Amino acid sequence: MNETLTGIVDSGVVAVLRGVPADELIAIAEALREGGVTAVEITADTPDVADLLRDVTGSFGDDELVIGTGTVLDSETARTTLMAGAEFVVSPSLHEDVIETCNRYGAVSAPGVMTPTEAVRGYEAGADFVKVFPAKTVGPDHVGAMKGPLGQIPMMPTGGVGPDNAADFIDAGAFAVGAGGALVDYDAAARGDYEAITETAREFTRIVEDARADG
Ligand SMILES: O=C(O)C(=O)C[C@H](O)[C@H](O)COP(=O)(O)O
Repeated sequence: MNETLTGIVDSGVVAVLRGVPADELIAIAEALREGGVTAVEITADTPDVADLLRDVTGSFGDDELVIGTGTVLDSETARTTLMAGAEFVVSPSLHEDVIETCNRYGAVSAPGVMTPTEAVRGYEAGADFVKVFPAKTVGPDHVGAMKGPLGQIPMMPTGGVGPDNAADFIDAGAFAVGAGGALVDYDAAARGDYEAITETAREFTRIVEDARADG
C-alpha cells in the first residue's frame, strides 16, 4: 500500500473542509491532527483551493498530515490541485478522466459511487478506493450489501456521517469514513475554540478505532 493510502487508513476518518476560511485553515488542520484525524481534504469549490493546499502542505510534514482535494469533477482540477501538493483526489461522482489523471501523477483517487455498477466501473478505471456518497441516504446496510460481492473494493462512506453512525459504517465493512459537517465546527473556529474541534475529532477517531477493534 502506498504512503497516502496508509495515511488514510491510519486516520480512519477523512475530514472534508468545504469553504474553510484561509486564515483558519492551519489552526483547524492542527486541531484535527491533535484529535487523531490525520487525513484532510479541501474541496475544490473552496476559494483559492490551490493556495490553501500549498499553505497546508508547507506547514505539515508528510508523516503528520495527508492532504487531498475533494469535489473534483474534472481532470484539470485534479491536475492543478495535485501540482499544488494534494496527494489524493476525491469526487462526489465517477469521472474516469480524473482517475486517469491521478494515476498519471501517482496520486490516490476515489470516485463517488452509489451503486455496485459504479463501484466496479471506478475500480476498473484504476481508483484506489471508492467513496460511497451520499452515505447517510443509503445507510450502512447498503455498504454491507455492496461489500458482499465486492469485498475487494475498499469503500469510504461520506455524506451525513457522524459520531452517531460512523461505527455502523465500519461494522458494515467500510475501511474509513469521510466527514465534514459533523466533524468541523467553523463557528467554534471563528470563536478561537480549536479545542472543541480537537475533542470532536478525538471522539470520532475513537469510535472508528473501537469499531475496527470489535470487527
Ligand atoms: O464533494 C465531495 O467530494 C464531498 O466530499 C461531499 C461532501 O462535502 C462530503 O460528503 C461531506 O459531507 P458532510 O459530512 O455531510 O458534511
